[in-house]
Amino acid sequence: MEPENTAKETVLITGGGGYFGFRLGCAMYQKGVDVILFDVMKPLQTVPEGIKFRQGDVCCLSEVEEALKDIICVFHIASYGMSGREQLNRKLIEDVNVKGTENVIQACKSTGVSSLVYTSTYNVIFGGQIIENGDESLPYLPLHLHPDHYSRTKSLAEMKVLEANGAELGNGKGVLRTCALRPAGIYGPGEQRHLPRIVSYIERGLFKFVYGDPLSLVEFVHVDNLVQAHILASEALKANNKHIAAGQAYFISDGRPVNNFEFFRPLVEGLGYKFPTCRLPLSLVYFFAFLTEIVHFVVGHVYNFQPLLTRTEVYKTGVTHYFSMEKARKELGYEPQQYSLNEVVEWFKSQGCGAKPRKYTIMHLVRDGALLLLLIAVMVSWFPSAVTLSL
Ligand SMILES: NC(=O)c1ccc[n+]([C@@H]2O[C@H](COP(=O)([O-])OP(=O)(O)OC[C@H]3O[C@@H](n4cnc5c(N)ncnc54)[C@H](O)[C@@H]3O)[C@@H](O)[C@H]2O)c1
Repeated sequence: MEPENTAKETVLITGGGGYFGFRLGCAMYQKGVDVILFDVMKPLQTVPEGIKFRQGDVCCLSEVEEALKDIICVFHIASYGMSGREQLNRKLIEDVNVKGTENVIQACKSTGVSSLVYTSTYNVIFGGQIIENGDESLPYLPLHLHPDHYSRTKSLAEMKVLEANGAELGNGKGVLRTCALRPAGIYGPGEQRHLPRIVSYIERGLFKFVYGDPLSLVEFVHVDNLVQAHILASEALKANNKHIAAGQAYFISDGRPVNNFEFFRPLVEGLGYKFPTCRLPLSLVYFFAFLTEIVHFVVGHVYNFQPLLTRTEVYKTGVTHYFSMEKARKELGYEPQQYSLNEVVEWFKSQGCGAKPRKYTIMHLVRDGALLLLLIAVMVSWFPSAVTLSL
């Protein structure tokens, strides 16, 4: 039997400057745990007194090893390339997500950290196929089928983390216990990845259509439900919980499948905008995203613009995929709380967002005309292939 550590615990959170990592750090600190946030970037918010911030890069093994001294548990959350133009920076995505994870595992072993909780993603399983109430017995999506580097590298990283479970610790302190949590899309007040982009599209008048089957279902997870799941997972790696989570992966969501666009309706309407009534076929929007990626590939090094949508974003939002929370409930004791988008709406309002009375100017006419022309051009190129495929 391994001895239980009775000293005050210190945990380290890679990516602790990011939205979720910071929130987790604050919650752990409230529970009386010493917390170190490890990140290349300083958090946007002020770091509360008592929590330490350590600037560092997971791509640099010596920096990770130095930071992990006297740590009991690592939450490895740092990642790169999840959304927007970042998705197209292949080299950095590989470096941070794969090399960075290898470094964290290596550093856990060499410094004697006994618990590692990895924040993975639904994408390790999902690649655009319909999944209804899937569970953890589903196989990984074959790596070559991932259309984006982020999902493929998160998958590789998760495999490496789970393979490392049971590895001997260098200093004879026992073995490393690891697990992976696979969250759905994260939301909550102050979220910086998806919501500001969505709100900027709404405010710039670009949210003119929805797409896909109105009955398609996806999932989201409130940041505080995800915090709860991570804390439970770290507990479930301990000896007093028979290391039940060791070597395991868990899907984590609010447990409420919902149509992607309907989920955002309270945000659109809460900010005083009209919800679009035009619905486009999924394959048309996918084709548009494909064209956008090609244009970005060609001109991206000269003009690194933010693509309106990428292919991954199209199927993540438009194709049904939701998972059972049963394993997380049973083994971790995870019970998602119910949240609404009201606090998100209030957060955006506090940032000055929301519909303001505006005149329809010549600039709006030019923009809407350009959007219409673009849509017609995409439809003209998409239509022959759509007809051929349906024959
Ligand atoms: N946001 C979502 O919807 C979502 C969904 C599923 C999974 N996830 C996963 O959840 C985790 C947290 O997501 P988030 O939305 O808080 O992202 P985030 O971008 O806010 O946080 C990631 C943090 O990692 C840091 N980072 C990047 N490269 C680093 C490096 N080389 N060394 C150290 N730190 C580095 C960034 O500076 C950032 O602060 C990520 O692992 C992500 O893959 C997110």
